[in-house]
Amino acid sequence: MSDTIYAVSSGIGRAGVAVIRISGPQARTVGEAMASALPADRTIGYSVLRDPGSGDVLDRGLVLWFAAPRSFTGEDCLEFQIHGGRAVIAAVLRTIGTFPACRPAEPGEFTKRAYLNGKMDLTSVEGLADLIDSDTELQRQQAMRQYEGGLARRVDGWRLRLIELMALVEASIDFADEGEAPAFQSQAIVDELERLRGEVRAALATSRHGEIVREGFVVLISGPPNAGKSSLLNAIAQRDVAIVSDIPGTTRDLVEVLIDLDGVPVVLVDSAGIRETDDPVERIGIDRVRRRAEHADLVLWLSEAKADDAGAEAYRKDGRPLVLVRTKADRADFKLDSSELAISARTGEGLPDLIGLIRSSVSDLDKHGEPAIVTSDRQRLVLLDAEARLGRAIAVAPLGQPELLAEELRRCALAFARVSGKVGVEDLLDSIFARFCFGK
Ligand SMILES: Nc1nc2c(ncn2[C@@H]2O[C@H](COP(=O)(O)OP(=O)(O)OP(=O)(O)O)[C@@H](O)[C@H]2O)c(=O)[nH]1
Repeated sequence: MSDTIYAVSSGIGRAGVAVIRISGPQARTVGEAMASALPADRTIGYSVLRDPGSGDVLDRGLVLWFAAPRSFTGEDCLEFQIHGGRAVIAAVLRTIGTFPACRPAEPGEFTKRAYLNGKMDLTSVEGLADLIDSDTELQRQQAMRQYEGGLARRVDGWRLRLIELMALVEASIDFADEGEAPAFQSQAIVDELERLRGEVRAALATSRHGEIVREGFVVLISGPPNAGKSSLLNAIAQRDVAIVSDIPGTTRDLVEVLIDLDGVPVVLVDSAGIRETDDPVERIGIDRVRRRAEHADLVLWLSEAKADDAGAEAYRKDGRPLVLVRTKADRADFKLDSSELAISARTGEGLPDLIGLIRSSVSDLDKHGEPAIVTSDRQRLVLLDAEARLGRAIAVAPLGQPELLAEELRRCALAFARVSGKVGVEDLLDSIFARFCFGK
């Protein structure tokens, strides 16, 4: 970390104000050379910014100075808030780049330095990445809780309780040398370990909900060709709900739209019509639908008539939540069984009912009432490991072998430490920080 890094932190493109961040050992030199004076630590100054080589005035703006270690990265940090014109930004960046050992930051590099300098633990890094990526209100709330240490605090509490148990057990090893009876009661240790395991399991139970808030509740729109699938997608996207974005990277045959239903992101997937076919291209599309269906939280099977519902059976066999929807309810010859849900993409009939049904499917998944505290796959896997290790410690505790038990407890504590990234996460760091944009 001997390089000084710099980047535009306020996003790409023309804007009123641009924020340029500089972090590392050269930050002070850059500030003193380019601004007329460096403001006092943790204060703001207003200054002309110059190219120290030519003396040219580049812009006028605010200079913020944070001396190490009281900064976001824990290093000396300088911020210029300048006019957000492209040429202004380019000139200031070019000038910073002429200082020795100064180079543009990689995506996520400021945050990585904050983590490596002990300013943030890994769960708040993940929360911060989610916060920057958040599109809906629930995503923002969940990310903010994680950023502020929602899981980290809980895991630290568990780790401290384990360390108390370890102290008891280790003390008994020392006393045993002196010929005294063990100082701990294995039943009390088992009880406490069981309580811990129960709390870990309760936290893990929230992970599915956490994932849905992060990734979206996936609704696959399926059915025979011409059933009106694309028309439904368009109708929902225009009505009653806010469209967040078109998800990029989708293929012609799977069109995905992210909508915001009361703060919950819902991914609507419009798919190729399902039918038996010899056409190899159409087959590829249908295979894609089937694969996407494996991740669907709800399948809407659209058809004009009961006779076209055979294809829905495959989803039912798979145990996917499935709803049959009759389409084109506006047609003169339309007939409906009383139990069926009917819609018309053309007139909007039945759409509020359908949206209500999606809403209640989403809230069915949120049965705990507790907001998710496990929000990434990494956190889930590490906690599953901790839970398994607690199970081993519970099995070992009654054997009356304090050395063995102490070793199991130590492993449990290590598993908890991995959640916050205190140990053993080096292999994961690149993938975690690569998620960030430039300048963060
Ligand atoms: N009358 C009526 N016609 C509709 C309605 N919805 C769709 N259609 C018509 O049905 C035809 C097929 O609609 P699409 O939405 O393209 O159907 P699809 O299921 O996406 O079709 P594929 O992509 O071929 O699988 C079009 O001609 C639509 O105009 C409706 O609510 N009422």
